[in-house]
Amino acid sequence: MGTISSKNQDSSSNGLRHAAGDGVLYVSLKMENPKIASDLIPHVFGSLPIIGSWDSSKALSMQRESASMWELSFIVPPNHETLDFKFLLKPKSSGEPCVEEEGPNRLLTGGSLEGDARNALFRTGGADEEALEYRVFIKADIVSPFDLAASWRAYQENLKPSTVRGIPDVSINSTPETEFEVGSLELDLEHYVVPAPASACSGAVYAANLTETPRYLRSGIFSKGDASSSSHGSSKGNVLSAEHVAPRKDIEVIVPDHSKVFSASGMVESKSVSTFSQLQKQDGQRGLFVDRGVGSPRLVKSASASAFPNDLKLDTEEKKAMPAAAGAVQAAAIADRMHGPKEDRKLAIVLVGLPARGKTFTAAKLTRYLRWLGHETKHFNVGKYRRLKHGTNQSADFFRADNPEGLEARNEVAALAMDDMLSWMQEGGQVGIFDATNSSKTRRNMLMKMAEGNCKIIFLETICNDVSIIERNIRLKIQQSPDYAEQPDFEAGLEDFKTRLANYEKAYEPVEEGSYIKMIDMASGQGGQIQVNNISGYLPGRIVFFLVNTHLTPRPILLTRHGESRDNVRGRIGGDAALSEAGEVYAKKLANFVEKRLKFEKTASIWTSTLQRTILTASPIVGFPKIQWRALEEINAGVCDGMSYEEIRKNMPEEYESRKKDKLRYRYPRGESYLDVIQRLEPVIIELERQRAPVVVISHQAVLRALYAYFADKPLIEIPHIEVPLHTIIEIQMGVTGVQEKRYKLMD
Ligand SMILES: O=P(O)(O)OC[C@H]1O[C@@](CO)(OP(=O)(O)O)[C@@H](O)[C@@H]1O
Repeated sequence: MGTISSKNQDSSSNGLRHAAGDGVLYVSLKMENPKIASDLIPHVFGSLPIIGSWDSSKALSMQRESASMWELSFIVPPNHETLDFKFLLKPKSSGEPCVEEEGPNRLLTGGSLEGDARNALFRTGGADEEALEYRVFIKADIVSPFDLAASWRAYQENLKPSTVRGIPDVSINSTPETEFEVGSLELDLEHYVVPAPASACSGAVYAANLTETPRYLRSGIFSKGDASSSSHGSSKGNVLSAEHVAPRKDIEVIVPDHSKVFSASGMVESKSVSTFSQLQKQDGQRGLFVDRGVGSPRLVKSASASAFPNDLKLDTEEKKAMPAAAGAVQAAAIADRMHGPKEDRKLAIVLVGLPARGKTFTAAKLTRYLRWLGHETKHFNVGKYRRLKHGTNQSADFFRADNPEGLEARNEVAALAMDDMLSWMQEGGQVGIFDATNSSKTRRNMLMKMAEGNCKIIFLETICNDVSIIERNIRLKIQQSPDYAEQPDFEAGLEDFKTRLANYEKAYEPVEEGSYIKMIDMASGQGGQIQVNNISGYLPGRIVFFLVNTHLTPRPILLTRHGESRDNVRGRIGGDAALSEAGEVYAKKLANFVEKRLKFEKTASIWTSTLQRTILTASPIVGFPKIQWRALEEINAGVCDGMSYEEIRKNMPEEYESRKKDKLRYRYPRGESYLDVIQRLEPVIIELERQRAPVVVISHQAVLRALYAYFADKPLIEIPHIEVPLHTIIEIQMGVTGVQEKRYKLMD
């Protein structure tokens, strides 16, 4: 806080009489406006030389005490002469424009304001423009000179560097000594935007499009390298969409005879559909589709392949790519494996809910979280299967419960997706997120029968009673869903979707069976409730904990490394170095950036590690609470701490080579691996998901790679190689449409 103390001036000269022996007055002036965020900073000017002797260019700046409160405190003797002053608004780093408050001077006598503490009104535009209004508070306490001296000493001691790191443990709103001229930024932050990498967060893409592609559509499905759904779950590389797949010459097409297949393979006919799906493997053969539906997918058996796709062994590269989770997650998985029934090791989270209840966004978030923890997880969206099989022009009638063709076609693609998921589980997949309305008991029974002996099912029902949220989701659906991509008339699309929704509502049967989690009005993150039934085990418990803490309310998360450190300059890793000169300039620019970027935010918080390079980087930021996380500490290099990579290569070649070969799993002797860092960051991720206000995370290279990978849904194997340059802010926009990113490079 800014403090003025009346210097030992001759009282006759400045009108302040020193009351011999009396206490002194600790006066605090405050101005507040929770809404206004302008570049104009509140100042005080008035009769005393220390507040400019009515020269506005020498006015004293108030300090931001919080996002909406400005404060100036000073000490005067209780019987001081009346202090004439007024409030003033002017920019931090220039004299113009300078706006004086309306009304007469304010008079402060003996620590109290004469008359009422009227609000401060400023007319920054024309006479007809609405005035800016700040509430004014005045507080004056008599403190004895001894108390004051003692409190001043205590204040100084409190902020003396902590014995461990030489940095204040608590640094809330500490005012930086130096001016910001080196940190001044362009007014328009867009000036600093740099292109995000091609593989950046893809929030702008319709979430369902990023889910699994039906197996029958993958070209070259039997070719050796075909484990094309790369281990982190999204199918990449040689997967083609339906219209591109040319029938392969060397592939024999089998559409088995219904009667024979039924009796031979012990298949179960689901009541309401004519499609059969895979069950136990019979002598090396997998259960096949018998399909009398519309345009059934042709299951193919390659003349050259030794086995069916579901027998494909993930090749060593793929298996290697997805490491087993580490730490607590690994321990629990091993425990479950040792004791749990076989099908419990595979988990299907089956979404249930009416359209426009956030199922797909919830499924995508959960998929990201589980993958990031090292669980082989995939998101299957039945809507995508339907579109690829039947096109995107189904009208609302297709979704009527009393439309047999539509019902059959919808159950057929649901069974197809479920079958793909179970096949994938047989190849090593662990958690399948099955995303569809699954709105009838019949449909859910079909899925449970298919899962029997293969995996455990937990239903995840999303219920929303907030009409405004539903309306928002419906509009997003019409804007983004391929179902309405060819519909030029938004209102017509809206009408059709609402009819589709009504068709589902007529036949909707809430979940009452099996293991289930109900999320009721959780989207906003405020209120709402979760109901669980028959949930047990480590992983289901983690899933419930994650769902309790997440919401879909948009807010930015700003990720940045600390300013360049002296060890960065010297090429030394780890350590606890202070900032280089360039790093100090970045710290000031960052403070300026945060002030501009978050000026319309009522609250936000600044998270750092406990290493001084992050705390010093955060130091110039004022107005937001700062929190030090040990979990945000840089990867522990153990015995290599403080060394350069060259020194490690020379003195510990075997360590250097091991790390180069497998940087994800490699653990420094008496140090950490990237998997260890991921494990200790899980509470940080949960808290970031829980936050509704913006967060600025100032941390380190390895840590930010891991955090960024979570939001960008990057495969674990890529994490140690993600570019996280210095002096760059990665803004993650978390919201209903998923995760989008924007990058600002404040300096080279
Ligand atoms: O995993 P690698 O690529 O070594 O990156 C981690 C290293 O990055 C560094 C910088 O070299 O982090 P930091 O951001 O804290 O400066 C080292 O302290 C840390 O050991």
